[in-house]
Amino acid sequence: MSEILATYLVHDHNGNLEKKAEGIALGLTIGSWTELPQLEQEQLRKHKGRVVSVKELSSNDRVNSYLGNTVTRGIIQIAYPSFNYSNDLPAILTTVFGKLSLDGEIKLIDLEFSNDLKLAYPGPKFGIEGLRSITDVHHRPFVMSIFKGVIGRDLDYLTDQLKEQALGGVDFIKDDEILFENDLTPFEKRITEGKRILEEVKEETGHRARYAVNLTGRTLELKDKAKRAVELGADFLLFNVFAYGLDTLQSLAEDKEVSIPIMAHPAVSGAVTPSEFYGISNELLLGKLLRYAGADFSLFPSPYGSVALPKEQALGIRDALTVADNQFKSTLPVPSAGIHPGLVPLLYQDFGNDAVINAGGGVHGHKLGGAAGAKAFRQAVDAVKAGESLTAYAQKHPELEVALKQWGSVEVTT
Ligand SMILES: CSCCC(=O)C(=O)COP(=O)(O)O
Ligand SMILES: [Mg+2]
Repeated sequence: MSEILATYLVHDHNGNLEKKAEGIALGLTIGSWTELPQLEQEQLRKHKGRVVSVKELSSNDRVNSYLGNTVTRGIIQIAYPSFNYSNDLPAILTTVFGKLSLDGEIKLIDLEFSNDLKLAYPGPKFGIEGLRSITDVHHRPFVMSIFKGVIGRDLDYLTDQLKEQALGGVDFIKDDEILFENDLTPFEKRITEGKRILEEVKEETGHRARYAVNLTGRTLELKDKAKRAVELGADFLLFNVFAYGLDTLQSLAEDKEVSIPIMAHPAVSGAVTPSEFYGISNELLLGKLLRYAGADFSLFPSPYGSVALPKEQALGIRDALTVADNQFKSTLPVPSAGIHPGLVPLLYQDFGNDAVINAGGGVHGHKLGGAAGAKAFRQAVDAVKAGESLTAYAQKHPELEVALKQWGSVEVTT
């Protein structure tokens, strides 16, 4: 049967998880089913949510909620038949966690789609393999840098910064998510001038970095703007998906004319994910659902930098983006925020080759400038790939040496 299986973490104040689960299964589907006459009950039966499992977490897991009361903690799984909703993320999220998200201490942990339902979702157009073939970068993690301090600056400033980053050898350069349409660095000019600079750097060095331009503006204008970006030769799009909604990403990803990779930024997702008691898990939102909706890249806080996620959540996002799937390509994990070259061995240990080492301040804050900052990252990646310690490698690589002096490095323990 076509259905979505929803998994919830519940903190229940009445101590009866079975009753709670039945209440949800009924309340989110046919509502007052038990009160209806027999005939209607039969007709509605196929629409009713099905309690699949209820597991009380052990007594050691009995915790105090933020309200200070003792609660019963448990995992509840409910299957929702596809008769009840159209097969799109707005309908599914509203079914499984619409009103429920407002109703007590309950967190949506996971959604499992039956195979026929998955077919409606595009997944990444390019995925990790596609990005490797675009870039011809194969047996190492990618390196990305982020424009910084460009708000209030003109196009010359932006293109100078772009050039520095590309000269340093990063694979990707992305707009900061807070750069919107503006007179000094308009979207279309960023694309055309950016392309010109990156081609110049390619002439000079042989290396062609790819630039992700921030696709912003009103929702109904996004598709035309994305298509215009493609016409102008944009490499990739950056998209603040959670300011718009997953379905907006999906409609961009499934449009054949939006024929370039899409990088999903996690801005605003922190309003939904961090609580133990409420919201949606990071693994589901920044992992599985971004992948289904068609993100080629997913940015999320790494376990180590300035805005950090608990390690098991960051690794859970990685797994959701990359686990083998018979329908979807893999989305490239981009653990980010506060990253400097000294963290590369840790990131490599956790994320391996199929990830992006991504930094803004860690590139532009380098004492010798942005190009040196970018080089230091590439050197740190080369060091881990060669199995050398950063300190040893830095003796022959001055940019890395300066970066390690500036920000330090973290020992990897196995
Ligand atoms: C929270 S993941 C997004 C990372 C990001 O957009 C960013 O600007 C990080 O910049 P940083 O200077 O911390 O590398
Ligand atoms: Mg940013």
